[in-house]
Amino acid sequence: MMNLKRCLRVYLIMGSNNTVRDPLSVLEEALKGGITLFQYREKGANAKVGQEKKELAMKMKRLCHKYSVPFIVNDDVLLALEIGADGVHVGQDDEIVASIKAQCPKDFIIGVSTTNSQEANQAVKDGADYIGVGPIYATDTKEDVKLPIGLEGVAEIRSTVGDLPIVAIGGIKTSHVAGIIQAGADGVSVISAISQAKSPKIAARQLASLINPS
Ligand SMILES: Cc1ncsc1CCOP(=O)(O)O
Ligand SMILES: C=C1C=NC(C(F)(F)F)=NC1=N
Ligand SMILES: [Mg+2]
Repeated sequence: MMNLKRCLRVYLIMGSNNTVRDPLSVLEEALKGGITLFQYREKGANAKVGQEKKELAMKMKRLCHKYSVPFIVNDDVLLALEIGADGVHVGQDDEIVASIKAQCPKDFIIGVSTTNSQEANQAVKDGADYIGVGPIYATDTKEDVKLPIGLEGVAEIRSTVGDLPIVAIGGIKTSHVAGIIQAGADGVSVISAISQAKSPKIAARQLASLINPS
């Protein structure tokens, strides 16, 4: 089993509607820049569905594996299983961890979105491999986003979940990284900071340079 805390350092999340460019070229640039984990999150306006979504997912997975980066699918457990993804990320109102575990290989990575200590505690009990914590700052990338929890929210959840791998998410830019790691996260997850950067490669490299491989 790879070291999940190291993988969570620079975690890009992207779907086809998070960039006006070809998502595969953005992803390849980000991989060259040093992202350590990738999540395919096809959601919101103009999101792909069915065969088109599956084909893009397979191409993204192949690209991630070319750079030895694990490939995670958001929400869609069936798609993740179908294409042999390395894991899945689910929210509070998606499929529960127990039922995912029953369907997936034993080293399958299962991530859960959390916003507070109660949800984080439940994720630990359910056997999540990591939790996303946020939104840390305001963001307009996700429609139904909750109120920002700030660095205090990260610190509080870290004190609740002990050693569980934690990645912070929500409105994160390069200048935020040091404070977020200091507050107790193992890494940062971003959508727009990389997918909408002039150079996704440079954006990824900058984020990676700020988080030392523990
Ligand atoms: C998926 C998600 N979950 C909480 S905030 C968010 C969006 C993060 O996007 P960005 O990094 O552009 O703020
Ligand atoms: C809503 C989300 C919250 N957190 C994460 C991650 F960063 F992967 F933990 N991914 C999501 N899709
Ligand atoms: Mg979800």
